[in-house]
Amino acid sequence: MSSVQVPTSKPVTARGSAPAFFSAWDVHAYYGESYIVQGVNMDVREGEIVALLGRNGAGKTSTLRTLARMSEPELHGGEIWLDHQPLHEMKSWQAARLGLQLVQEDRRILPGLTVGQNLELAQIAEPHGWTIERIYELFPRLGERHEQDATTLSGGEQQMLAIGRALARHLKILLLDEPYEGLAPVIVQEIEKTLQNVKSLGITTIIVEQNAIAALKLADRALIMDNGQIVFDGTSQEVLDNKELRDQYLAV
Ligand SMILES: Nc1ncnc2c1ncn2[C@@H]1O[C@H](COP(=O)(O)OP(=O)(O)OP(=O)(O)O)[C@@H](O)[C@H]1O
Repeated sequence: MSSVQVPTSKPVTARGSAPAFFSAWDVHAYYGESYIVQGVNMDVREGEIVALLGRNGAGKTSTLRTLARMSEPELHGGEIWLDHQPLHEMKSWQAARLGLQLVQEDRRILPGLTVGQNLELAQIAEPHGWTIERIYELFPRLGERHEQDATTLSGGEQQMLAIGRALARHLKILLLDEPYEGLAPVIVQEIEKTLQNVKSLGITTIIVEQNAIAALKLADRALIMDNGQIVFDGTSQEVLDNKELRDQYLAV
C-alpha cells in the first residue's frame, strides 16, 4: 500500500487561491457515459455544517460519493482539498485515512457482527478516532446493545452506529447521506438529537437530506443543487425565509 504524502507547505489550487478547510473546485464526475456532477464548487469552513439540498436526481448523492473519492461516479476533472490535502489525487481509502468519513444512505452495517464488533472493525486501520467507550458515552443506547447483532438494531440505532463508526475513525469531515431516510417521524426526532450532539462537537459536516427543513434547522449554510450544479449558496436562514427558492428547487 502506498502511503499518503503530507506536503510541507500549503498548496495553491488550480484556481489560484489556498483552499478552505474543505473545498471542491470545478468537480465533474460520470457514471460511464452519464455526465452527472457538472462542475461543482464549494468551500466549507472548519466546524461548519452544510446542507446539500435539491430535488430527486439533482446529483446530491453522486456529489457526496465523488467528494469521498468512491470509484463511482468517476472523477473526470477538478480539485478536492481537505485541510491542504489533495483528495482528487487519492482513492476513497486514502481520503478516509485523512479524515473524510462518508456515512452512506444504507448505513453499511456489517451483518453477523455485534455493535461492538462493528465499531472495533472501524478501528482496524490507523489512525483511530474516538475510543469505543467515548462513543458509548455519546450514544448510551449503543453501549447497552454492545453484544447485540447490529442488523437487529432499529433504523435509528443503526444510524447512530453508522455515525459512531465514523467517529471511531480519524474524522475531520463527516459526509452524511440522507440520515433520516426510511425512519419514522419519532425516530427522525431522535436522529435530530444525535446530529445536534454531533454539531455541538464542532465536527465539520456536509449533510444530504430530502427532509430539507430538518437539514436546514441543523445546518449553518445551505447549498442547493440542480442538474448536477450548485445553484444557490447561502445561509440556512435565507433558504427558510425564501419560499420562492424552496418552491423552485426543493418543493417544500
Ligand atoms: N450508478 C449509477 N449509474 C448511472 N446513473 C446513476 C447512478 N446513480 C445515480 N445515477 C443518476 O445520477 C443522477 C443523480 O442521482 P443522485 O442519486 O446523485 O441524485 P440525488 O440528488 O441524490 O437524488 P435522490 O435524492 O433521489 O437520491 C440521477 O439521474 C441518477 O439516475
